[in-house]
Amino acid sequence: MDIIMENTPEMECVDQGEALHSDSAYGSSAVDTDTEDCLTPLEITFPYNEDLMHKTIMVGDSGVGKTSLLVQYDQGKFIPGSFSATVGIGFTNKVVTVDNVKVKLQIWDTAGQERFRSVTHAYYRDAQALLLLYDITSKSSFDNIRAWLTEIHEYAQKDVVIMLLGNKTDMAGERVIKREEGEKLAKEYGVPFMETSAKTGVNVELAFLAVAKELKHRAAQQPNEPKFQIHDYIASEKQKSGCCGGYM
Ligand SMILES: Nc1nc2c(ncn2[C@@H]2O[C@H](COP(=O)(O)OP(=O)(O)OP(=O)(O)O)[C@@H](O)[C@H]2O)c(=O)[nH]1
Repeated sequence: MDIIMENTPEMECVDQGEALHSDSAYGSSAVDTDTEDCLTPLEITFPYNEDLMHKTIMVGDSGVGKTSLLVQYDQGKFIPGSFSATVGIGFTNKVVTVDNVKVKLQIWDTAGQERFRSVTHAYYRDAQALLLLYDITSKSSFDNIRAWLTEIHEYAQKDVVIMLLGNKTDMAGERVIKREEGEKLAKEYGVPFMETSAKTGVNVELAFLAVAKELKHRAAQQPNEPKFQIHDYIASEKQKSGCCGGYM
């Protein structure tokens, strides 16, 4: 396994035991030593595994535009016409390039109607990202965002990536939720926010790109590989550099 180790000037030559323990990504694999030593490379990131598939779910009230947003993102088109509510659940695979790395998203479109809610909950559990939508022309869809977030916190993983989207910005004349209200709510819950239009495509790619970036970033901090490999790598690097005799 390749590990990219970068020096940061302010972190040079600090006590290794302390430094490793201070990084929560290492947990119990942190190295203990009483030897004063000088392991310089302390900021460790992991190569992103392009085989990872990130389950991403679209949620929000019925009619906010989940299906339309996904169709716009996947096919670059908007199908106007009478609204037919999603009744099942289906997914679309997309590959997003982030800093020359391919991030795979498996995007699930869920039914917003209350009667399908228990089915949707089952999908939260292994989701890594959730796009939570409201419609800027519908006050009730905005008011329900708190209830959606409560459900998400109840059923989804703690570290799930959440993005709040206010959709249908092309319907400016019918807007009832100001952008600032969306921003304020997102800030309150500590989630990123964007306004989109599934009709014109405004910010649609950008929303998925932001999610992919965050997923890649998190994967680099929390590798799936067994931690002993990191431990062994650090030990071998220290031995090679002749640093820190007596270690291990
Ligand atoms: N003008 C405009 N209409 C939109 C936009 N997004 C969706 N719509 C329309 O809103 C209606 C509902 O859109 P859907 O994409 O089916 O909504 P949904 O959230 O998937 O609804 P459920 O499947 O019931 O959960 C449809 O008539 C869409 O054409 C948008 O950005 N602008």
